[in-house]
Amino acid sequence: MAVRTEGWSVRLDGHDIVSEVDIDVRKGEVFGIVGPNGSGKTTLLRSLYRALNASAGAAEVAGLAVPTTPRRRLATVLAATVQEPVPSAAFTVRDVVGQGRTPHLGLLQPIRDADRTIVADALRATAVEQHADRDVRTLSGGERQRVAIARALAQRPEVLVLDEPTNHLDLRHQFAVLELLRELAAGGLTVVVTMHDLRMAVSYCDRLAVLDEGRLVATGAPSDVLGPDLLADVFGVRGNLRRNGQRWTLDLEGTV
Ligand SMILES: Nc1ncnc2c1ncn2[C@@H]1O[C@H](COP(=O)(O)OP(=O)(O)OP(=O)(O)O)[C@@H](O)[C@H]1O
Repeated sequence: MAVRTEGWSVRLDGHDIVSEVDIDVRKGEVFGIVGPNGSGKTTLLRSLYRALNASAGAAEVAGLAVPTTPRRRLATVLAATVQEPVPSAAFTVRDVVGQGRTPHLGLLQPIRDADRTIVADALRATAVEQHADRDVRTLSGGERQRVAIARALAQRPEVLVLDEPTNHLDLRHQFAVLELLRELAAGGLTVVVTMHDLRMAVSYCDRLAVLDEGRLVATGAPSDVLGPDLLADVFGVRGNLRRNGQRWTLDLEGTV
């Protein structure tokens, strides 16, 4: 398993935000975390790379025990993109992507030729190499999202974690980011991603975990998980899955 949690719980300011979550993420899959606003998706993700500490349970990422592994060491196997991915200061795209090498360098060790090659590969894989010398603040939202993914790829992680990577993107760029995630997974990277659009989740995720009020209420293939009852009970919407050849499509009709 690339990621495993058992009884994983996060308590913030006296409130149980994530409660006893058990998930298993397989190597090379796109694993979606879905749930209504405030259900604990971001908190769960952040706890996997120790931006937040868990209050109970066990978790492993690429064989490393999350609670006892230093953050810098965790960053050599897991890379995350966050909702505000890009700094507000003047950095070139190449500099920002180069920051992904930090966990692999010694303290004050300058970037090496091998690191430059990895950065160039990451810029190419995310189709931002033509922007490499631009000030990152001048990029569009879709371009910034790709830069954030490039920075994470430059970490050469085994697991890539993304919090709502399609936020603020137009439809074409949403598809482009999700297609990129599928390509990366096909290359062996494990992808854990939160998303709100359940139709996209059905199309692009191998498996899903559904959170509601911090608890895991279902996990499995999207077509097994997103039945009409769960859609109504957890998300408050009416919807049906429809088989479309080999693929599934989710039709949503409105609120319950
Ligand atoms: N530091 C904190 N102290 C107390 N409660 C918090 C803290 N941080 C987050 N919460 C609460 O935890 C709950 C889960 O938040 P989280 O951001 O993990 O949810 P989410 O599922 O990612 O939501 P969204 O879909 O809106 O992004 C929310 O009710 C939030 O208000």
